[in-house]
Amino acid sequence: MDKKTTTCATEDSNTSSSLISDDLRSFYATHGLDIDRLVDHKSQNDKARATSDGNATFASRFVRLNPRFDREETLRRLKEELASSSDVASCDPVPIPWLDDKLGFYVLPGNFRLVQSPCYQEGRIYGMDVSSGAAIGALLSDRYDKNRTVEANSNHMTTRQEPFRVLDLCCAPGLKLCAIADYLPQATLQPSSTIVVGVDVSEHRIATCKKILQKYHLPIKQQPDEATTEISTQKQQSSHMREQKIQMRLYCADGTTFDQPYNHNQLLPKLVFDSQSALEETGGKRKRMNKSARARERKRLKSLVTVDFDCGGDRHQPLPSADNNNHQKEEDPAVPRKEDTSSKQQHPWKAKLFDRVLVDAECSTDGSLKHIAKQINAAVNGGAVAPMLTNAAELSKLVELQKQLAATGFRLLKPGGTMVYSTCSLSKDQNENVVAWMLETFADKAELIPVEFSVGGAAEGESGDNTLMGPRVSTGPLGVRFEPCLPPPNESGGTATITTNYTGGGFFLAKIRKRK
Ligand SMILES: C[S@@+](CC[C@H](N)C(=O)[O-])C[C@H]1O[C@@H](n2cnc3c(N)ncnc32)[C@H](O)[C@@H]1O
Repeated sequence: MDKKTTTCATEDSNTSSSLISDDLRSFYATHGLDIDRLVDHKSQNDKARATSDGNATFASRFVRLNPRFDREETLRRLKEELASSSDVASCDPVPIPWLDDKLGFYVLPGNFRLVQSPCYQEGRIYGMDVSSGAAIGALLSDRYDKNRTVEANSNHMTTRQEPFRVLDLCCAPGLKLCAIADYLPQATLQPSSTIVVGVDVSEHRIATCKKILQKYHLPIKQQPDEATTEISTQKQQSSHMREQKIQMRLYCADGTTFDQPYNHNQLLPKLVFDSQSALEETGGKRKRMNKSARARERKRLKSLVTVDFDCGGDRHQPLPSADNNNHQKEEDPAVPRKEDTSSKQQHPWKAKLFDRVLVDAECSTDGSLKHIAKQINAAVNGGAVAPMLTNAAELSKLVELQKQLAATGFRLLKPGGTMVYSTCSLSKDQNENVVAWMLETFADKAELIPVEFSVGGAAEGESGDNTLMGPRVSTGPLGVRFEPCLPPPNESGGTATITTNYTGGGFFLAKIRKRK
């Protein structure tokens, strides 16, 4: 690939724009994103933020409401925050019309300062791109299925005895995991009890994930000052909705091997959080644990691993590596494996299967405006912009990881279950090609479920149907693309307002079902 770079003439963005190679520039151009404008946009906004200049345009700021707080109250407080800000115009948060209202997504002016917002600090709102909401909608509801013929199988769900199991295989820092837990009680599925399992290979990211669950009071823990939450109101209104219990567990583990059978030589994945255990330990209150409480928690977690792994019904099988199951140890390759002829090897521990699996895979993040901006910042300090995209060896390693994650996710699905594969990359290699590989590799079992998102049910391709408060969506034969989009140049004057066009990052998602 030609690594020639050209220099952009814009004074503010000169340094950063000149770091962008031509191949990267044309990559973005094919997705309708003018990378030089993005660089401009970013430097303009950095300047505007620093000087509180209201003349900048900003990509939309999407937020998702925490359903454990009263929705009206959160909206009222948000409106107050907008009214008292000097940077943004006084306005109402606007709901996203093409996404299930129960997902709780709203758009705010792009320069709304999220981290400084009291609503955000209190855990009333999450900062989350609307395309991520689409991934959760596709995962847990059939309302976006293009060929949907029947209502969700809620009857079946409400009568089934076993819990509904959802896996998020690359879960950290946990925004989609929280959205899964928040949406499930309100989604069309309505199972009576639910287990949500999050897995991530990164120890520090899974630690962040645990903190995020705590910040947002998950799982379902009503705030003492909120007598009526959205969920409880809905429960009262809808008599057929049964009490929902959600258990959440987090594992620090490699998602590419999470499905493998574990015998006594291997260690089961490390369970780092169990909601039930956390509630018992803290009595439902958020509090810092002392050393002995942490030791008790570790012990409890160790015994709990069996809830997600079983040994073919043989409850007496010892856990793999009985001495210390909670520490991942590398096997020393120099030490020969002991031959095991005992029953342990005949009944290895296996991960239980799931009804829904989300594989929000590690990717080159080239579709995320925030990540591009971060990269440009890093590039100014001597880094490289999108090295994963422009380095063939790194890209193919990454694609291999994505395939392994997608394949593991698929193997962990129950027959009849569905998975969503998603990335925030625009590259075909990491999206459509991975999906095509999945369909080929699991040809006898995998089928693609076409999904679509549109406003007011307008047909795909009709002008206006997919631009109003909606992303530029393109539904291809192998998935849905949310193309990145910036606000029109020099649109605003004075304080920033909500732009009626979606402005945000790129995203890809595909829904795959495992045939029965
Ligand atoms: C795109 S991020 C996930 C974002 C997350 N779903 C959310 O909404 O907050 C990808 C994640 O994959 C994790 N990851 C990378 N390789 C992995 C592997 N082999 N197994 C499990 N997780 C992995 C990374 O640590 C990273 O947290």
